[in-house]
Amino acid sequence: MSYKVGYLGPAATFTHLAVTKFFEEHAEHVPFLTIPQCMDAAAEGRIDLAVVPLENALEGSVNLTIDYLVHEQPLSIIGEIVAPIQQHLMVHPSREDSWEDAERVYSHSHAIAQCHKFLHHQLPKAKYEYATSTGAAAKYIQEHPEENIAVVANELAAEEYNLKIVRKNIHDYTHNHTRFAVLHPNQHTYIKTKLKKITDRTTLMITLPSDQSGALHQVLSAFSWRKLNLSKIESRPMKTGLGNYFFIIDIDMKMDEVLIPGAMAELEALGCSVRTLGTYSAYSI
Ligand SMILES: O=C(O)C(=O)Cc1ccccc1
Repeated sequence: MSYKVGYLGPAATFTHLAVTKFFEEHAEHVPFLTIPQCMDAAAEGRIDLAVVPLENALEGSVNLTIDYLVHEQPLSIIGEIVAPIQQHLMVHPSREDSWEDAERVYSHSHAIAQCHKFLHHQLPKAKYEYATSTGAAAKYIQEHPEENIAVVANELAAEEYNLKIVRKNIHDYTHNHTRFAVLHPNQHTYIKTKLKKITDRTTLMITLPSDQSGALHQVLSAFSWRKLNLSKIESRPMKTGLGNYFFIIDIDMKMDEVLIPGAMAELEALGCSVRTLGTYSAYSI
């Protein structure tokens, strides 16, 4: 079967690269300009699956993805793709010899954040401007050669949009990986790939009862005494007022019939609300 897979586009974003490697020829690729547009299309059945960035090793969560999943479009995470990220600095070919005079650096906020040290030292006067994706930034300078802009993006974007790479591997730290989420309206959806599986995961959203001392400690102990290994815990604002947060927790195993449901029941008995955002396998490129 061939899936219709939506992704954060346009062509040659890191998300597009992840989709190409994960699905090979078994998918029709459909680019979307923004993460919410891509997720809406999956929720409305216009595409079969949505692939969007979830978390970067250097910059942390892609808040737009987590917040849209939690507050707007309750899709399930049914798979994860982990990809190494290499950032390059590129310009329109007409500016190859004068790239150090660039007035602006244009890219996805995470891409700029991953290259802060480089940009601070090599382009100290340039202003940062944020695009919806690295690919969108690359496409923009192809279409606007008159603007004195440098872009941070990947090798494929330089090829796709005919740009000149002037500095390679400008990310500040070498272990630069990104997790991409494969999303579908229904949790029980099977996807196939030839990529290597690295782990299983279950992602939960937990809201603590307000003003209860020691609540987070009790939540963590529900996982700890069951020996459920957590690989991530992060708080995000509830958007209901200052000081109201929920937690995103990743457990290093798939939903079972005993341990995770037992932990969830214990949390609910403590007054927490618990939602499963997904139970899935993670694959590496
Ligand atoms: O903008 C892109 O190309 C994306 O796919 C999002 C992203 C941005 C920076 C690092 C990894 C993924």
